[in-house]
Parts: sequence; C-alpha cells; structure tokens
Amino acid sequence: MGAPSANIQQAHPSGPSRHFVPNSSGDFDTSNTLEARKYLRTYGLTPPTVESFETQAERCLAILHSKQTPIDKYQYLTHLRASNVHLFYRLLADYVKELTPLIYTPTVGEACQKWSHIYTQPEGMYLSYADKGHLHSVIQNWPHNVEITVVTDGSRILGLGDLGINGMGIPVGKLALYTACAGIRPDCTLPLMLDLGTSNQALIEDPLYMGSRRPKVSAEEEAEFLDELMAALTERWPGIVIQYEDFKNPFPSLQRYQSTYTMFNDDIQGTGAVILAGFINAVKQSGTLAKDQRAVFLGAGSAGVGVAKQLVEFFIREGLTEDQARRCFWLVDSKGLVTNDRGDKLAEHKVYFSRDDNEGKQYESLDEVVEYVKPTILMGLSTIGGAFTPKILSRMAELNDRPVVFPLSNPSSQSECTFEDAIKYTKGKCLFASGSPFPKLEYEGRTLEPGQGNNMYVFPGIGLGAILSKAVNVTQGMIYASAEALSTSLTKEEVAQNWLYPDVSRIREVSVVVTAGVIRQAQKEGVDRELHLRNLNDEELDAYIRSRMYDPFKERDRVDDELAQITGQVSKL
Ligand SMILES: NC(=O)C1=CN([C@@H]2O[C@H](COP(=O)(O)OP(=O)(O)OC[C@H]3O[C@@H](n4cnc5c(N)ncnc54)[C@H](O)[C@@H]3O)[C@@H](O)[C@H]2O)C=CC1
Ligand SMILES: CC(=O)C(=O)O
Ligand SMILES: [Mg+2]
Repeated sequence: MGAPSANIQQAHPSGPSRHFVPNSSGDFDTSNTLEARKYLRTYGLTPPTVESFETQAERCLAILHSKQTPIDKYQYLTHLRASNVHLFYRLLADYVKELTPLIYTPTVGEACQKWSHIYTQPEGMYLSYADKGHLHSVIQNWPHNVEITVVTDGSRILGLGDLGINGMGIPVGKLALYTACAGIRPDCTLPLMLDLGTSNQALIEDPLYMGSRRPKVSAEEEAEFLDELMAALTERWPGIVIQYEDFKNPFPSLQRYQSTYTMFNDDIQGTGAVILAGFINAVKQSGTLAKDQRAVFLGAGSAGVGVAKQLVEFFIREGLTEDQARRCFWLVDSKGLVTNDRGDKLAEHKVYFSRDDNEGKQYESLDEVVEYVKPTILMGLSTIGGAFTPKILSRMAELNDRPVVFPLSNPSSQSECTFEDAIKYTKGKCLFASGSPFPKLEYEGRTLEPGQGNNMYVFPGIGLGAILSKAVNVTQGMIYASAEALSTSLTKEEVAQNWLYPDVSRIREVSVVVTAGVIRQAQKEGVDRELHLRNLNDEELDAYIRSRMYDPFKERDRVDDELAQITGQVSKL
C-alpha cells in the first residue's frame, strides 16, 4: 500500500469539515428561536414550532419506547446524537439511568458485535496499519479541536473478545459518557479506532466487515505504530488527554507512555480506582480490617491485575507491608490458581501476584481455590458468564457474615453471576457490585439495589481533572485520588441504605467531586500547568469545574447570546 493519507489531502484541498461535522450538529434543534434560526440560516429547514425541551423529550421517549429491542434503541439514539447533539445530551442528562445501559454496557457490546452490519455514519476516526508513516497527516482530517480521545484496537472489547474495528462502539460510548457525566464538549472528543488487523477469523471472512482483512500486527509493529500515534496526536493537539481502552495486552503501552504523555489506561487504572472506591465502602460496612482480607480474583488480565494492585496500595496505606498486602490476593486464570510452580511461563503482569505457598499443589477450578483460600472477597474479571455458581455463592455465605461478591465482567452476558443469584444464594448477605447494571429486587420485605462497579464512575472525572489542570501526566496518585473522592461522594441517604456507589442518576455531581480530587492531587505532585487553580479554595474550585462543563440545556442560550452580540454590533454601526 502506498501513502493513502497524502492522496486524501490532495483530493480535498478545501478541508473535510464541509462534508463531515460529527458531534456538533445542534443547528437544527427545534428548540431554537425563530431569530436564532434566521441567524443560523436554518429558518424554514425545520418545522415551524419552537419547542420546549419537555415536548422534545416526550417525542424522543415515545419513539425510543416504540423500539422493540435494545439494539433498535441504540440505533435511534445514535441517529439522535448525529442529528441534534444537544437534544441527545439533554435527554441523557435527564434520563441517565434509563439511557446509559442503551449507549454503554450492556447494549454497546451487541452494537460492537454487529458494527459492520449496522454501520450508517462516521462517528470517529479510523487509522489503519497501512497509514503508518502518515498518521500525522491523516489526523489533520479531523475537523475539530480535541481535548480528549479514547483509543482502542478492538482486540478485547468488553468480555467479547477481539472484535477488530467493530469495537468502535466503545470509544464512541465512553466519550458520550465523558460529555454526559463530566461535561466535556462533544465536539472536543475523538473516538479513535486503530485498525491493526484482527485475530478473529469470522470477521475476516465476513463480507460486510469494514476493517482490514489481515492478521493482527505483532507486538513490535503495534509498539512502533503507537509511538507514531502518540507523537502525532500530541503535536496536533498539545495537552490532549489520551485514554487507552480495551487492548488485549495494555501493560506495555501504559508503562511506555504514562510518564511521557497525558494518558492513562482505563481498564487497568480506571477499573482499579472504581473498585477500590466500592471496596473502601464495603470494608466500612463489613467491619473487617485490611489485614484480615483474603481476596480471590477470577481473571488475572488487565482489569484483574489492575484492581488487585490498586487494592494492594490501599492495604499498604492501611498499615500492611507490601509483602503482607500482596499475599492477601489469590489470582485465578484460565489455567487455575496462578502459582510459581504451575509449569507454564507466566505473563509478566501476573508474576507479582503469583503464589509460592501452595506447597506444590495446583488448584485448577474456582471451587477448589475457594475451598483452599476461604476468601472474604470474590472478584470476577474473567469474561466467564455464570462462573460464580450457586455452590460457590452459598459457600461464600457460609464462610462470611458479609462476603464481598463483585462479578465485574461485561456485558451482562459475561457477568460471573446475576444480582438475583448473588442475593438468593448468599441469603441476602453479600455486598454486591457488578460491571453491568442489574435491576433492583425485593428480598424479605426489603428493596435491594445492586451497586454498579464500573469505571464510568471515575474516568470522566480523571479526564476532566487532567484537562482542567493541564496535567503533564496522569499520575498513579491522581488515579488513587479519584477512588478516594468517589468513595466519599455518597449522600447520607445512600450511606444509610448501605450502598457502595452513589446513584447513577447523580453521576454529573459525582464527577465534579472526582474531578476536584484529581486536580488537587495533580497540584500536590506538581504536574499541573494551570497554576491559577492552586489559588482557589475548595468551594471556588467546585464552582470553576462546574463553569467549565458543557451544559446541553444552555446551548440555545449560547446561540441567543451570539445573536445578541451580533445584533448589538449591527445596531451600533
Ligand atoms: N467493571 C468494569 O468497570 C470493568 C470490567 N472489565 C471486564 O473484565 C473482563 C476482563 O477484562 P480484562 O482483564 O481486560 O481481560 P483480559 O483478557 O486481560 O483478562 C481476562 C482474564 O480472564 C482469564 N480467564 C479467561 N477464561 C477463564 C476461565 N475459564 N477461568 C478463569 N479465568 C479465565 C484469563 O486467563 C485472563 O486472565 C471483561 O469482561 C471486561 O469487560 C474490564 C474493565 C472494567
Ligand atoms: C467497562 C470496561 O471498561 C470494560 O468492560 O472493558
Ligand atoms: Mg474497557
């Protein structure tokens, strides 16, 4: 392949923004006043009535509810975002609990599985391995200024395996949450898909698959590509925050870039932070001490190891030595308990937690490991739906007064157990959080709400904190601070009801708290470049964060203000 990017530039010397303006189409908002429509030159292009948001929402919800399947609803919401971005975010703000499962997990999983079959419009940027050497020039085609990007190569999408470029739904969904939860302007977000081949043969053979039909590039080729990408992104948009998402093996890139770019890995670090926050609250409720915890993790990949490492940091802060803290964890992968003498060469990221005290015995099944360890905590980050069987859940309840049971794999189909089973088989005793949402349920006269241990509670605040403080790097301290902030963000009522996480409906408020925590930590470590924020007290910082957040309800006012300014200028002439 030659240099396609250079040719693209020559073919459209006037720039692509005339053809493609993703995430910025509010001009046809039917709530725009007639004057605004004249100013925007859209007068006559929309039906004549100027609508209130309530009327718009009524119509949108009626259409949404008329759709039969989650994927139909997903497609309707995609269309709404493309045709009226501000209305989409107004609706999301008011109905966040109902809509999040449709634009994010679990529905986004199905959307990714079907992406090439349901594709209708561009929503982000695709960079192929064939573009290597020209990434800088291809990136010029993006028509907006970007503050944050979510990048994936699609090689491990949720718990659904390698979906190649079909994984684009994940950056799109995560960035929609950045806007909805943390108020980053939609046109300042860039969903980025790296088309580096796929190990999924079914996709390569699918006539509708829209990615390159080539085997996955090697780790060395990927590293070279990423080096070029990081430089190109930062050169075009200095200060850009780069979130890595759903890479099959994300450890090398995190290690390589975390102290040279403003980047973090959501699956390792964001997940670590969100589970730490829930865990801090669970420990408070169960009344147990860090030193008495025995945690079995089913899954020893990026999320499993990320969460375990984050908990180790907490245990050390609680007074344990690093070795004592490390020894509270038993990690289980597809071959069984991770031990030094298992007979296979362990991936580097597993070595830290590998056990040397198994006295030559290997434990292959989760049942065996539970009997051997007698855990207080059971975490699921394995992608194996139903792995926490009734027998295992019952055993957790026999062993503990308040067992911690967190089936965290996504989407719902891969969850290690349902909320209903967790409650049923632990007789209502467990402290529960899952990666994907489950409905609340009635149990012995009480209404029980499941916690949602999903990184969506922290990544918006980590990203916004890094943007506003103009952080040079996203440090581990900032990630830890996001967890601490989240753990304190529950209202008195939420605490009284023994919740581990705040209500998702309050996620915008929660993101402000997380953002403030992240900014303060950046200041403590001296990685912030927006120095005037250091002079603000906490109340002022809170107000500053809010003032910088995109508010879809104020967009019409923005157009009106622009119009007023122009008409003011005209009348002065
Ligand atoms: N709740 C949340 O916020 C998050 C949830 N996740 C979920 O966690 C899951 C894992 O993600 P990653 O760690 O990034 O994937 P990964 O591919 O890095 O790791 C998966 C791990 O599960 C193990 N595994 C696979 N089959 C198994 C079996 N039959 N028994 C025991 N272990 C088995 C693998 O050996 C590997 O250690 C995914 O479903 C993902 O959606 C990931 C990030 C955030
Ligand atoms: C939530 C998330 O990041 C994942 O399941 O990969
Ligand atoms: Mg992820």
